[in-house]
Amino acid sequence: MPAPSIVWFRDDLRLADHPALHAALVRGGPIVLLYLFDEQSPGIRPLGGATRWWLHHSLTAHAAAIARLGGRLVLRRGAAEVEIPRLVAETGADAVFWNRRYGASREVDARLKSALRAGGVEVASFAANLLVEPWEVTTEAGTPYQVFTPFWRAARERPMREPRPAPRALPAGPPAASDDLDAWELLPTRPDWAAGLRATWEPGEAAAHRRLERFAGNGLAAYHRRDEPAVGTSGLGPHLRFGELSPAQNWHRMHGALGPEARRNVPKFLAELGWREFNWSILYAHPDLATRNYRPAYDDFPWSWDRGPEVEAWQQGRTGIPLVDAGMRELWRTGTMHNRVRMVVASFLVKNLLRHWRIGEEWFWDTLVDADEANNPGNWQWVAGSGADAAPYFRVFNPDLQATKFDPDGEYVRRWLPAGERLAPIVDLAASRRDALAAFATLRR
Ligand SMILES: Cc1cc2nc3c(=O)[nH]c(=O)nc-3n(C[C@H](O)[C@H](O)[C@H](O)COP(=O)(O)OP(=O)(O)OC[C@H]3O[C@@H](n4cnc5c(N)ncnc54)[C@H](O)[C@@H]3O)c2cc1C
Repeated sequence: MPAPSIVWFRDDLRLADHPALHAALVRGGPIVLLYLFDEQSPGIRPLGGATRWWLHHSLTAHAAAIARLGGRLVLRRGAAEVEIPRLVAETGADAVFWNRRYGASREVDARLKSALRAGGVEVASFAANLLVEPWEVTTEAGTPYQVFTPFWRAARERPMREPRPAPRALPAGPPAASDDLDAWELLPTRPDWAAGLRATWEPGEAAAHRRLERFAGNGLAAYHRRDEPAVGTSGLGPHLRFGELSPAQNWHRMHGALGPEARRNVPKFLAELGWREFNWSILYAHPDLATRNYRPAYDDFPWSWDRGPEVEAWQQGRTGIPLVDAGMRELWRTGTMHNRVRMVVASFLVKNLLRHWRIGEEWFWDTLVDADEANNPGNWQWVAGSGADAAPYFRVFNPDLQATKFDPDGEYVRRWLPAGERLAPIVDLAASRRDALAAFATLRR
């Protein structure tokens, strides 16, 4: 009987299409299934409130799914470079498998891999959480793409991994102490602000698949109206964020059985997955994307860092601009916001209020259930003009015109703002637009 192996789950809380788990099963022998709550390692950005809530429920679902197959999820807390070698020693494991990550924490993985191998432990890491590895799609000069369209054209032509089904059984691992999930205090208690999240979401792999099926059978047919916030999108964001569903599974589902209306919208949906890929490839090349302008010319932009009453009004959805307020209240209640409205509220903050994009990025990081280290800063920088293939800064969204165009019957705004609520706008849209353009004119070209 081989010595135990360890499968280290990170943002891949699923059993199907999990190459690291598959490798351990092929190897045979006992398997320690580990989730490590690591807020200490360098390069780790501690989760915000909404993602902590999601993680708690996703781990609960994952542990239950594992138990149904005869295994056990071991929960540990601490820095990976300390805790993984400790678990190896405790259990006598001689192999560790994981799926790759692509942000700054990949340095932790690289050091850990060398240290374990130096100690005679087999280590293997796998492609699992993106459609293409960032280093596989480069320009002819071998550099990362800076523009989405050629990136996606090259990426989507590559052969896509065939997703594997979930195992039918899991071997029991050797005895290993496990933390009590409640002791990690991921859920809000004082106050419990998560009622809207509970009403909106069901975290976990099984629920992710149900949502994908619902979308493929129903929502996808209307996806050409993606920009209308009242119509709705797939809602797969947080499931992808936590890896309850892999992009490869999405890709293959989109090439499976679909109605004719739905099929027409597949390229549009896949292109959105393409933006996810693009942002991760940008993060891979720029691990400091959340704290530094991708375009250094923007370092001189006169953004304000004042987090005073105007920013508070923005956070609370009390700016007096209906579409902005509806979006910010949707976010606070449900942990998500429609993509079009995300662009509008972000533009309002960085252009009409002239605040640094990092103020907004940090608020989204804390409040979005799908907040992740590539797509959140990548999209904020896209709106701010400082990002890769970004919207030009001088294109200032007018939230009222955006509402007329994308929410013509006011359905979305009515859903989130109490009828009859009238707040005075905190800023004049036309004058603040002029100020934004004047600020832009000060940038060196
Ligand atoms: C300021 C701002 C911040 C954002 N922060 C995040 C974030 O932290 N995490 C995140 O996943 N997305 C983020 N987005 C992108 C997008 O708004 C969400 O992915 C989308 O709204 C999630 O809803 P959905 O799953 O129903 O989307 P769908 O339209 O159904 O799209 C399917 C999937 O494609 C991907 N996707 C769609 N649009 C984008 C995009 N613009 N960039 C990257 N991936 C995309 C997501 O994985 C999404 O789940 C942000 C957008 C803006 C403008």
